[in-house]
Amino acid sequence: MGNARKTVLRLLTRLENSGSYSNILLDEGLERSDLSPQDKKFAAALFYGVLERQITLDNIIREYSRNPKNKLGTEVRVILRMGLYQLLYMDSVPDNAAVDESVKLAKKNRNPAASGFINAMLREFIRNNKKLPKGRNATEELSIEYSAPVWLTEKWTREYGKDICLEMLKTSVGQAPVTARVNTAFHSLESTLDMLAEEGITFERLSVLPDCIRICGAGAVEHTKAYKEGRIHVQDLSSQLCCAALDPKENDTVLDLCAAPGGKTFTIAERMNNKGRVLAFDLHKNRAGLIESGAKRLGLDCIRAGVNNAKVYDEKMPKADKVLCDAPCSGLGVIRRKPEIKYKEPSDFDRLPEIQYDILKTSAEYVKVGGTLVYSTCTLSRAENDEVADRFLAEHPDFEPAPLGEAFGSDSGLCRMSITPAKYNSDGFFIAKFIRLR
Ligand SMILES: C[S@@+](CC[C@H](N)C(=O)[O-])C[C@H]1O[C@@H](n2cnc3c(N)ncnc32)[C@H](O)[C@@H]1O
Repeated sequence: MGNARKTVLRLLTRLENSGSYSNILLDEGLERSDLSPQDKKFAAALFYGVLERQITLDNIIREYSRNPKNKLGTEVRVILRMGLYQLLYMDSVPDNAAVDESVKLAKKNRNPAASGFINAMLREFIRNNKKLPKGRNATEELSIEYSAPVWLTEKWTREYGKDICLEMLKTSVGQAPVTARVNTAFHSLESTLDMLAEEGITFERLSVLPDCIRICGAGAVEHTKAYKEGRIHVQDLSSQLCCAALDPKENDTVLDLCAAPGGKTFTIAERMNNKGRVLAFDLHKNRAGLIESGAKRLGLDCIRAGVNNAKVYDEKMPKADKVLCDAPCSGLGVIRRKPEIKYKEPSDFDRLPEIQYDILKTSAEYVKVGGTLVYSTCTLSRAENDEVADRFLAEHPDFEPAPLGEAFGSDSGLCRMSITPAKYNSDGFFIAKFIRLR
């Protein structure tokens, strides 16, 4: 695994210095490497693990190095993070191997002075029974334990209360499930499930939604015949629930105004049995192209994809029975899939509620009388969710809240919902449903 660690060190150092997207960097890095499949798996686990646990790991480094963070060079800091991650979270790596391999990495990178320092720190951490540093208060303790920034821990405690915040922090780390929707527009659910089973894919059916399956183990569904034949697309349960709330029917006209890469567009069209029209737009041309290619693979020709700025009303757009406004957001509901979101500054999100409100306000103009409008985000933030929905209702007396519907079970009567990852082991999400009265 020595070369796998070397690759991870190179990629994490590059990520630290460049701020590129972690998934793109890792995919490209692994593709170019000559690592074995097993080494690639190890490298991916270490890469994402270090990224996810960076706050915890940096707190340990700060405590043990007695050295302000910025005095350590990037490479030494990354080697320490990798060593500590293996010691704390990788049961398959013996402690001695974690230390020795970290020391070797420093030596290989012509940093012999640092190798002694790394060896001493990691061994001291082991001698202290790998105890995490104590925070100065309850918020810091949570921040260190769950590798969440202090601002996020404070925000979630303030906005959702202590217990739900704890639950959200616990589910903000660890592996996110792979969930898919079966395309029932052309084939029966059973025939696709049989096809997947024959190809050795193990999955679990979810009782919440009949066409939703959770893929077990590490099987890549993208390589299956069922996928290539357009019988499934990968989509988290929360997004599927969002489409269930919109409840599109055959022959509806549906507008999906922030639609790329198109996951919800596809589910909407499938729920309509590919009958009617789904007009799906995104601000960016290349992203609108993703909707087009996905619709083609799935055989959904009731979808028309294009470029449009959802903030600006377009009088040429038809009025619709159902309008989905799946707005751009801070993504705090999906940090277990995209840990780099945690390392942004909270001020990076300040402008979002205004943008979201503008898009929602314009989306509302396309809704027919009696039609449905759904506002959704994949974040857990009152300012981007409830406050946008509240402001919309206050300024739009022609709309009223509408129940989310039967897919939500005992919550079916609610008109909005913050889905925390613990509820269904799905992404954190917000859905609010409105109906146009006049
Ligand atoms: C949350 S993502 C949408 C995910 C998508 N609905 C799906 O299920 O695959 C938000 C999208 O909004 C797009 N976007 C941002 N600002 C926009 C605007 N002013 N008009 C239209 N699309 C916009 C982004 O490019 C991004 O693709």
